[in-house]
Amino acid sequence: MKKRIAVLPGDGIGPEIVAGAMKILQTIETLYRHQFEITYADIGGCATDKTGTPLPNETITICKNSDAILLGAVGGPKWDSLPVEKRPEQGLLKIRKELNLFANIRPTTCYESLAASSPLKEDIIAGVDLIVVRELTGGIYFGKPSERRLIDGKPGAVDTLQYENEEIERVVEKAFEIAKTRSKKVTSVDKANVLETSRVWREIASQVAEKYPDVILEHMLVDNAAMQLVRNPKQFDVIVTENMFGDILSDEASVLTGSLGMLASSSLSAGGPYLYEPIHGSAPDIAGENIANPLATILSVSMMLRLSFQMENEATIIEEAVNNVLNKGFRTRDILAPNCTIVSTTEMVEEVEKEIRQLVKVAHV
Ligand SMILES: NC(=O)c1ccc[n+]([C@@H]2O[C@H](COP(=O)([O-])OP(=O)(O)OC[C@H]3O[C@@H](n4cnc5c(N)ncnc54)[C@H](O)[C@@H]3O)[C@@H](O)[C@H]2O)c1
Ligand SMILES: CC(C)[C@H](C(=O)O)[C@@H](O)C(=O)O
Ligand SMILES: [Mg+2]
Repeated sequence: MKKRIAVLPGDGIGPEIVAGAMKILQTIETLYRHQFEITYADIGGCATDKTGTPLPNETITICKNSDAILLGAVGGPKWDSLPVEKRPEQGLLKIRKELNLFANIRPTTCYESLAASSPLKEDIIAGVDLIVVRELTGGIYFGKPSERRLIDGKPGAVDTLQYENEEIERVVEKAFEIAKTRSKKVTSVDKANVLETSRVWREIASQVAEKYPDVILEHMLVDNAAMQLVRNPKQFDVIVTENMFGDILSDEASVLTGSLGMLASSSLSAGGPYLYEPIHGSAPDIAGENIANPLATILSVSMMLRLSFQMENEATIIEEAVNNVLNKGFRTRDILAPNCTIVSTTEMVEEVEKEIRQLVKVAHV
């Protein structure tokens, strides 16, 4: 059966890395005789330029009518001083909300061959395998009021951090479900020593834990968690946390993998469609140079095949191909190491593609 995929390249390096990931998807389509029906749509600054809004209605409709969505990245200095509703980031927040994508899964695996590429010591990060489950449709990103205003007659601003109990419960449950299939440990990260929302978060996490007696729950304050992530990351299995803490901690966690350019993600709702995207941004500093690392986006495609289409073999082949290419020493600039072969974005994609063809050939012999 045809799988309908909405593809939203976005801004900056978005189109470059998405083009690479689409090449990999097409290779899988041909080798495994699948049928993917691809519809491209605009999001972010490019959408604002064309239509005056970062998330046109047409894009929402295309996404809602698809089985899965692949997104590149949005944003850039060109749009930074626009009124808030025209900012590229608003397009991303709105599509997450429209599709009710409340759980953002950000796996952080240290590839053995990249352990030396991280600024962190090899023995600290080798073997790291953790998942950040980030709440994605609530918290301070969405609370109202969020505005500039006079405070005691003086100019200032306000943002609102709020959570309904159910919003906390469903994402914590998702984290426990994931932990059940892994090392059976959930670390719930909050700021319960200061914030009321965090105290409620902690209570709900403890209640959810009662339903999962074989999974250990620990609570950790976010400042400590940020420190523990670089001091001893192997203590973590599944980290579950609110929207903004998850945003910050997952960028930090990406350094454990060697580079921000390695981290894929899936954003899940109760019934789909799910959205897949690298966790990094549009990297305006390197956009258009064909040097961005496409692996996070390629690995997001792998997550899509596994989670949305139950194509486990195809997903694993992509992951193995990425691993082999790294083992052979092919590197974009963000994951450089001594004696490696520096490749461009398109060359990295070609290497992964070659490796996939080789792996499939061997599997069929
Ligand atoms: N999901 C998204 O679309 C998303 C995520 C984060 C930031 N942004 C937006 O992106 C813009 C730039 O933000 P930023 O610079 O803070 O974050 P960024 O993630 O775009 O870049 C941070 C640093 O990492 C590097 N980098 C990121 N992805 C890379 C890749 N694939 N390969 C090699 N290097 C890579 C960049 O060159 C930069 O030095 C902003 O407008 C921001 O709002 C979008
Ligand atoms: C661009 C921005 C709105 C976004 C976020 O904060 O969620 C990004 O940093 C991410 O991690 O996807
Ligand atoms: Mg982020």
